[in-house]
Amino acid sequence: MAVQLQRLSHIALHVRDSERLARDLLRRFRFQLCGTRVTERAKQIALRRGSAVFVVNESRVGERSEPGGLLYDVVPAQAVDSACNVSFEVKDVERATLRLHRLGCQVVVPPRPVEDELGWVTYSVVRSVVGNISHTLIDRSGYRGEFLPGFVQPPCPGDCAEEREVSGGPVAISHFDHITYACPRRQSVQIMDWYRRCFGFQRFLVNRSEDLNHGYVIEGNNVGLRLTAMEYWKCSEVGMAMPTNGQQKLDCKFVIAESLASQGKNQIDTFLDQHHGAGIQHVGLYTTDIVSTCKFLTDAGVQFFCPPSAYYNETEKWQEIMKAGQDPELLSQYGILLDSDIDDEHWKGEAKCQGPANTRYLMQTFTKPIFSEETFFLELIERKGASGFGEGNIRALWKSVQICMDQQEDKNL
Ligand SMILES: O=C(O)C(=O)Cc1ccc(O)cc1
Repeated sequence: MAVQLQRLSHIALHVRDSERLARDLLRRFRFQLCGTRVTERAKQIALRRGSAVFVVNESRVGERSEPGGLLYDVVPAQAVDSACNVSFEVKDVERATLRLHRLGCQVVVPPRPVEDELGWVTYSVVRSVVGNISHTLIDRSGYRGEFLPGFVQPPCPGDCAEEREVSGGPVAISHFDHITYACPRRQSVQIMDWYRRCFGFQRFLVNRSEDLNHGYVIEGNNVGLRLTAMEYWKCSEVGMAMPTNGQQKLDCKFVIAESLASQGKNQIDTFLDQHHGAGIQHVGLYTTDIVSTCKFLTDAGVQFFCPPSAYYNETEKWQEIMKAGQDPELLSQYGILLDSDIDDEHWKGEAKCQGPANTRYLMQTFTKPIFSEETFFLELIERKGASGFGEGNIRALWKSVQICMDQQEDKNL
């Protein structure tokens, strides 16, 4: 039987310069410091926005997880900066780890306790089948502190002068919406199967036109992408308020992206090349107000991909944005993409189409890679009833990346 997860705890990023990245997340992305841990051999900085927590890890390559080394994580083999750990809270770490071991998972850190004056936790680390990704399992039911034992809380969390300055403003990021893996061709099925067996993840259809056997395939005009998505349903527990079917969804979805052989240079293959293998390509941060969040982050120096101007100039797209009740000028100012999820009948303007109230759509914008390689980036996403991903937005993103790569190549000539 698969392991039961309680919730997503955090995503760990392993980098060569933790202070620079933590500064970016604080000052540019408006995250708040929630704890730091510094030893002779490791630096760890935890940052939070809503329930989205990043832990920025720095340690000497090759150091294992042992006294003075990293806590709650292992050091990836490659020296390249990477988002490579997704941590889950579970109820019973020993049982969960044993179960995963029996299912054939590699356990890299067996269950171990950590405590400080605010309580205790138990954690273990297992390897995923995807590239350098590992999963930490944590039971923090015995801990009262802001983050995890070993991390020193800032003197006045969320209330220091600098903290107030950097965390204020309308940056309405509430949680991780999704985590997207980039993987080599023809591996999606095997990855999906591993997450189903180990964690009970279930297939989630990205788009109404998706084929159950082949995933959501977007092909043509320089795009060749296969997406397969999965989500986790947590079984109900006695005494917990749950929907009547007794299951509750983990907020975060997992998306597996692979490129198709027929297409040329692209975002996935560039990632695999520069990251030296499969891994987390991007994380979607959910916002309840993408325009103001994007404005704030842009003013703070975050660089976003700009869709080609033709995107907003197309009459159909313009009308689609207007029908959703959004302002095309404003969206184009910030490079925000919009995709509606409505059936054709509806879209043809038949009687059923009543404007914004009937339109399910989502808006997205993508940052440029936040490491020095063309690898990991962040996304802002605001959903208005649409739960999947839109083809139009993905095509526009790929085109923007392509334009950027071409400009870079021209500069290098
Ligand atoms: O749209 C999203 O956020 C996705 O996660 C889909 C996706 C996957 C891979 C890409 O290179 C671009 C888009």
